[in-house]
This record gives sequence, structure tokens and C-alpha cells, in this order.
Amino acid sequence: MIELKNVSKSYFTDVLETVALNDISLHINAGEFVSIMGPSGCGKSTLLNMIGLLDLPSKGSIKIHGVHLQDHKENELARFRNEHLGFIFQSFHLISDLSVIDNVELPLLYRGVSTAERKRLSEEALAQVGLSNRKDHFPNQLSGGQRQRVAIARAIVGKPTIVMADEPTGNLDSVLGNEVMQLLLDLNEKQKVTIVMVTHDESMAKKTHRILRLYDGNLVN
Ligand SMILES: Nc1ncnc2c1ncn2[C@@H]1O[C@H](COP(=O)(O)OP(=O)(O)OP(=O)(O)O)[C@@H](O)[C@H]1O
Repeated sequence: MIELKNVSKSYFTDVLETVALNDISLHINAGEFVSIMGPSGCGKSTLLNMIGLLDLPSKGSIKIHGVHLQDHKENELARFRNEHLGFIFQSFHLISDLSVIDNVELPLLYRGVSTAERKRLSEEALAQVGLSNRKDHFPNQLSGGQRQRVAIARAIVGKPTIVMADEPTGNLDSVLGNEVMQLLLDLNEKQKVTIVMVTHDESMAKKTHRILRLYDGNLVN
């Protein structure tokens, strides 16, 4: 369902070409929970950005749900992302002057869902992460673990088939990190959501189905 063929990504400055990814081919099946590991600077975020269609490869092709995406225009990619992909980041990326429920609703707002349906789906997503009683709070009134749970609710409110998570437990202590990881494992197991997660934490990675290891832009397993 996610297929990368000979994907390379280079970044250019005036004097330097940095090869962030070098000829990566991989296949991730529907319902898999895959983690991406490797030392700092090896290309993990770049790979996640390619799979999440946040950036395009310099070479190679990306196919998701059978659709070749590297030649699509930005507005078409944005629509595809909104419909099929959910995103979770290390530093949560919540909007501080929106309430919890308004943050969760955002992907639906972009999709043009009615007010009543947005409220229903957002309350359902917040219940799923155990935060129904915090819906009118603001992000700065929540703990780090709660903020990440709000971010997960926002990632799943649109019922994506794939969730991309960039070090989702990186800013959390081990207890809160484990809670967040358990939510992701449940999401994968019970709702069959495919998850691709970058992590530095071997103990988190071991809980996933498969570990992809990157070194200097190359896939080493
Ligand atoms: N916008 C950019 N312009 C130039 N070089 C970049 C850019 N983004 C990333 N790079 C370079 O590409 C390489 C891979 O970066 P990337 O952020 O994917 O690594 P990473 O494995 O996620 O690192 P970390 O674990 O430290 O977050 C690095 O050498 C980095 O310096």
C-alpha cells in the first residue's frame, strides 16, 4: 500500500549537495506498524516526509493506495494527505490559541465537514484518547502527555488509513511515552491503521512489527 521505488533526496546549498536519501526502495503493507531508526542525520525525517508527501523526492517514485504521487500538483497532494494521512510530531504542533476540541477539528474544517459532524467526530476522537473531559481546555493547560494525546486525536479524527509519527514519545518521560505508545499500538491493532514511526528509542521500536534502519541515507536491512 506504500511503495517507494529507487527514491533519492538531495538538498542543495550554494556549495554543497547533501544526499539525505540514497536509492531507497521499500514496501509497507496495509495494517503494518513500522518504525524507522538510525543515527542523527541519517535521513529518518526526510524519509518520513517523503512517505507523508510533505516533500517530494529528487528521484524515484512513491505509490500509496496504488496511486503514483510524485507527479501530482501541490493542491492534489494536500487533498490526498488530508483524506488518507494523519500526522503526529515530537513537539505536538498544537495551535495554542485554539481549544483542545478546535485543534482536533482542524483536519475536518479543511475538508469542509459540517459543524455538527465535526463536533461529533472530534468528541469521538477525544474519547478514544481518554480526553473527553479536557475538550474546552487550551494546550498550555495540559501536560505533555495530554498534549500528545490531543495531537493523536487530531491525527485520527479524519479516519486516515495511515498515520505518520515523528518521534511521538521523544518529548515525554517513559511513563507518558509508554501511554502514548499504547494508544498507537491500539490504533494499529483495533482499527487496522498503518503506522510509520520515527524513533530513537529501541524499546518503543521493538513493540512494532518491523524496524527499518537507515544509515547515511541508505536502508541497511
Ligand atoms: N532543508 C534541508 N536543507 C539542507 N540539508 C538538509 C535539509 N533537511 C535535512 N538536511 C540534511 O539531510 C540529512 C538528513 O536529515 P534528516 O533530518 O532526515 O535526518 P534525521 O535522521 O531525521 O536526523 P535527527 O535524528 O537528528 O532528527 C542531514 O544531513 C541534514 O543535515
